[in-house]
Amino acid sequence: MSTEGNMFSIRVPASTANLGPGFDSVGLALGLYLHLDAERSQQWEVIALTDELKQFPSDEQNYIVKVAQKTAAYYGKQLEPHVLYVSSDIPLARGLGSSASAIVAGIELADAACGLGLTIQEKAHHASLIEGHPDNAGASVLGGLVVGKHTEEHTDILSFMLEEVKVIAVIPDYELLTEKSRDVLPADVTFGEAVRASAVSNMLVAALLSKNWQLAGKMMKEDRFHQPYRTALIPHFPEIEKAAEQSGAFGVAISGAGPTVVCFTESESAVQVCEQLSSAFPQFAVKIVDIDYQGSVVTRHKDGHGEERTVNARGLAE
Ligand SMILES: Nc1ncnc2c1ncn2[C@@H]1O[C@H](COP(=O)(O)OP(=O)(O)O)[C@@H](O)[C@H]1O
Ligand SMILES: N[C@@H](CCOP(=O)(O)O)C(=O)O
Repeated sequence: MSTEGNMFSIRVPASTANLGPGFDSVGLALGLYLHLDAERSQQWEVIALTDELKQFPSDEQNYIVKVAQKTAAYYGKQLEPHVLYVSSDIPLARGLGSSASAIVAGIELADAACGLGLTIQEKAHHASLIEGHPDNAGASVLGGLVVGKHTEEHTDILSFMLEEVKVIAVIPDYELLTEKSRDVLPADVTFGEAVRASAVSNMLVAALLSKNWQLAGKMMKEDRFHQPYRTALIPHFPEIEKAAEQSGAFGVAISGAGPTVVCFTESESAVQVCEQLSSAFPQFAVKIVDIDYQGSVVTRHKDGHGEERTVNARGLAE
């Protein structure tokens, strides 16, 4: 692609949501990325550079374009047509936040092309409104370990470093749509159950922020919000959980709505846990995935003469 004209590039990280009990609130940005290059044009065209993305519309019906147009319209702006070159190494519908990455890419596109000047909180709010919850959306915007609370009116979100920890993703080769995986959850829980479940979630966050890894792993296991219900759809979860714990992982959780399972280790045991899981589960892709601390990154190419880079990262020092 040429570097002439008013062009920009957008990079958005994947994410793993919930980390066990942090349902619809806790997320972690991961070093797998959706990349988008945009260039002004006479009409909309979306060129998928990754095979998995070729199934999506190549015109204005593309989800990224629709999100971008909706965001621009919210601010009373008209988004001019662009050619978008899109690639991604985030597998679709595996619980690694591909939909949130597409949403955040659309919001960044509107922001950059229309000069909206959105704040990080505004981006996180719009993304959470469209995704319905702030865990993946917040992680894709801010990077790092995010803790969020979202309503139609407002999104509160904070991002933290999660140092000394490695993430191993065990990724099945089949899709599980988030919508389907949310259908198995109860519509209501009792007051007592809500109190117990949120205490587990609170302890997870406290344990992660105080680097008490064993306690964090214990809380992942004690989730009462979603994993007990979703195990029916993700039957490999208990087996992977057991094998990962035996190999030295301190915590194991269903990634987002599944079917990926994420295992958390201290840095020095990551390779060993990854190798043992790879040989125990050859039917899955098993890999160590970095934690992303930059969030979405926009690089504006000024007529081929230099670049201006905007990084959203708001990692708070521990
Ligand atoms: N780059 C993309 N372009 C268009 N639509 C996308 C893109 N990435 C994801 N989606 C949409 O999001 C769906 C997957 O979202 P979801 O079920 O929430 O799973 P996850 O977000 O965990 O990957 C895809 O089936 C597709 O409809
Ligand atoms: N909190 C949501 C997270 C969904 O994440 P995804 O990566 O599967 O889209 C849920 O658990 O439903």
